[in-house]
Amino acid sequence: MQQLKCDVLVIGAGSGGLSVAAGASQMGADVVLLEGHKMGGDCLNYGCVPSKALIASAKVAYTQAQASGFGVADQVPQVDYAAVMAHVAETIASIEPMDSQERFEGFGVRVIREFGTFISPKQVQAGDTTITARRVVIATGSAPLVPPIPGLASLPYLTNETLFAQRQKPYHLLIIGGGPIGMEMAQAHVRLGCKVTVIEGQRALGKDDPELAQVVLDSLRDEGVDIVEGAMVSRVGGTAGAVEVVTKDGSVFKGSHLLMAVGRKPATERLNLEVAGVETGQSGIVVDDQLRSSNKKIYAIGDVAGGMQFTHVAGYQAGVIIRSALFGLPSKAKTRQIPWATYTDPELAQVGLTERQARDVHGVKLEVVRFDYHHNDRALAECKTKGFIKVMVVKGRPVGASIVGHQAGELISTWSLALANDLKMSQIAAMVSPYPTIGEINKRVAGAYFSPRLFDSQFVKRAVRSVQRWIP
Ligand SMILES: Cc1cc2nc3c(=O)[nH]c(=O)nc-3n(C[C@H](O)[C@H](O)[C@H](O)COP(=O)(O)OP(=O)(O)OC[C@H]3O[C@@H](n4cnc5c(N)ncnc54)[C@H](O)[C@@H]3O)c2cc1C
Ligand SMILES: NC(=O)c1ccc[n+]([C@@H]2O[C@H](COP(=O)([O-])OP(=O)(O)OC[C@H]3O[C@@H](n4cnc5c(N)ncnc54)[C@H](O)[C@@H]3O)[C@@H](O)[C@H]2O)c1
Repeated sequence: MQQLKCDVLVIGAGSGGLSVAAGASQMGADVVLLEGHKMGGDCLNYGCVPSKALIASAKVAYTQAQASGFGVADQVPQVDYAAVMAHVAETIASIEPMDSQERFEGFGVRVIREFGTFISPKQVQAGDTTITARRVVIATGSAPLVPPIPGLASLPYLTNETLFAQRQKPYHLLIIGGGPIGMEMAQAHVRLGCKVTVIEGQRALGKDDPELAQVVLDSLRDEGVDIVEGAMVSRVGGTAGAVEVVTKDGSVFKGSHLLMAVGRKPATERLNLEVAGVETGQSGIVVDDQLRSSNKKIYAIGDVAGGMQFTHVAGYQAGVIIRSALFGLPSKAKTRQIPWATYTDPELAQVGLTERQARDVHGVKLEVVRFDYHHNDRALAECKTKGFIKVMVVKGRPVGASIVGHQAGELISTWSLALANDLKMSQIAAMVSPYPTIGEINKRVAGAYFSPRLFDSQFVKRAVRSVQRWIP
């Protein structure tokens, strides 16, 4: 039995844990990092990276099939699903060294490839090693939620943990859940030549502004994805290759494969949190605004802490706790500047308040300014005119931005910068974007805020006329 002592013990080597370990060790802390499964966690192995690589292949297939608008003959894409998944695996392999045990050992981190379990409020057991730490960071992520739907236990089904290991193209993929996983995978698969049906219990992309979600859903439906909303699944049946999903109203959907995409559950079961005095709630470990659990020496970040479940959130939270765990300085996590993006085509991105939330909070003080993609010259040249941006403005400052359209995920960063620094619309309008770029949309929407003030103002017109009378 080995005994170790350290300043910071990090449990979980995914997006959050790796960021803490890299930052803390390079700033001089003695760090031990535990990982029971794959270095890189969900994002690298079963989440962001494979899903975006799959989406990229699907985009190539779609471009071939839709080329004639550009004067190039359409082609029926010849999709080799196994080769597509090989591209997915190669993408993971090319990023893997950044998250590897060797790289982190190079930073001076002691990496132990075991699952950790608390044996006291300060001690964690990992294999035959006991670690005593000044501060512990729990970054154990989440796992696919698989609800106890009757019939599911005896039917083979896919989750994000098994989908990217598939080598045979599903003939007809049934997806339960119309959240970001469901919609991204639905569009990717329809573009790769599968039949796809999404069965959603409530509203698809229900966490997003419905006006934006509608643009995405219309696009997916146009491409052939069958999206059934308000269809809560009550039972599944059939056999491998011939699955059946039955909804509460008795409708039956038949397909060849089933993907479960109904949300996440926090990965806490191995941790023995009661021993550590760490409280949990429905969405995961309960944390305060400094990301400390009910045991103030134990932090929780990333998916396991509930809240917004994104890689960039886990990374941001790592920075917040490094400040407090290493320097003992108060450091609070904020959420108003945190964006998210769903990588369908068109993309959907949000930061800050949605229009409805902003109206609830600010009432008549709210102004909503918009700009449509079809007024953007680059979007016209690239036939990417679907979509719009709307920015929620209160007293000259943005309080939220919503974008649906080409590269929305890229464009939203400007608005995160604005919210993080409490910028004014005039500061966004002062920016100059190169022409012709999709990014001009951000400047033009800021312009749309000022145009009525400048162009419809009798005061401005009178001032210009009188100045013109006097200047030589
Ligand atoms: C299909 C899919 C697509 C996604 N796409 C995006 C995207 O495009 N953009 C985005 O921002 N987010 C995306 N996400 C979400 C993103 O993957 C997660 O928010 C992110 O991985 C969370 O990081 P984490 O550090 O909290 O957990 P993880 O990255 O899951 O890491 C947790 C690690 O802890 C380990 N672990 C668990 N228990 C223990 C234990 N007891 N001891 C030791 N180790 C343990 C696990 O093995 C795992 O490696 C996607 C998720 C999915 C499922
Ligand atoms: N682009 C991205 O950043 C990205 C992409 C994928 C996933 N993610 C992360 O992963 C998380 C999980 O994604 P998700 O799509 O699995 O979860 P989700 O919670 O966002 O969506 C799940 C959907 O399943 C539906 N549902 C639940 N039970 C059902 C049932 N019995 N029958 C029919 N529908 C049912 C829900 O109504 C919901 O709309 C996301 O919230 C996000 O944080 C991010």
